[in-house]
Amino acid sequence: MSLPSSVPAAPAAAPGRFISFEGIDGAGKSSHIAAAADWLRARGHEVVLTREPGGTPLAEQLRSLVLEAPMDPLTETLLVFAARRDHLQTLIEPALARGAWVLSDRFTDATFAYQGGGRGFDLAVLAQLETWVQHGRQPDLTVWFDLPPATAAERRAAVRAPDRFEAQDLAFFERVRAGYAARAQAAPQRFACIDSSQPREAVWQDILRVLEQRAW
Ligand SMILES: Nc1ncnc2c1ncn2[C@@H]1O[C@H](COP(=O)(O)OP(=O)(O)O)[C@@H](O)[C@H]1O
Ligand SMILES: Cc1cn([C@H]2C[C@H](O)[C@@H](COP(=O)(O)OP(=O)(O)O)O2)c(=O)[nH]c1=O
Repeated sequence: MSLPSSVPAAPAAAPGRFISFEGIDGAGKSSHIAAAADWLRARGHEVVLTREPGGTPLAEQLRSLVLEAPMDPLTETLLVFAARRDHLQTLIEPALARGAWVLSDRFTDATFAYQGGGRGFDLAVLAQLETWVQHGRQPDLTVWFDLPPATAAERRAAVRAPDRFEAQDLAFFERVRAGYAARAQAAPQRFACIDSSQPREAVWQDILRVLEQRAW
């Protein structure tokens, strides 16, 4: 049955946007992501703030295992992708479909950086899992907080006890940082690199500039 011509068609939902926040542990993501969410909400967007591994009840259980239980790199990789699959299906894709903006504290670049760079896991296998799990879904924008691992380690040591990743040495985090750099080089339009060694306020101003310039 067609609608009477006097009934206007419902406006198409504005497209949702997907922004990921990346960087080595202690880079400053958590210090800024909630403020970025508030800034976008003040502009009228529905914002879903989430994280990886995690973001759904099942993925949060997998997160606890990944962060605390000893395991080999393949098991670790499969668990982060299993968590990601549930996260995408039950939270990210439905939110984007209704026009929400999804801000995720980490996404697949972290797998390439930590499991690929840090652990030395086969990048071709990671790329295959990425295709299977994501069906082409990538963040529209990735804000990469970059800083020297020694600075990040000092910041972390001042505030928290290390988990299984944070207990790694500086060489591990150098490889993770190089992993992020390789991903940024492969997708320069998606990545915005923030110099996270600056004072907090300067970092925030850089984030605002990126959001204003690139957040549509
Ligand atoms: N620009 C900055 N300068 C100095 N310290 C910072 C800066 N940004 C964050 N910190 C501090 O560094 C620590 C780690 O920051 P956090 O946001 O938890 O990092 P991440 O979420 O990336 O692991 C926190 O104690 C935080 O207060
Ligand atoms: C998403 C993801 C995270 N990780 C690691 C990186 C981090 O050390 C850890 C959790 O990230 P994060 O939430 O940044 O830790 P914290 O709450 O301590 O700030 O998981 C991977 O190794 N692979 C992945 O794919």
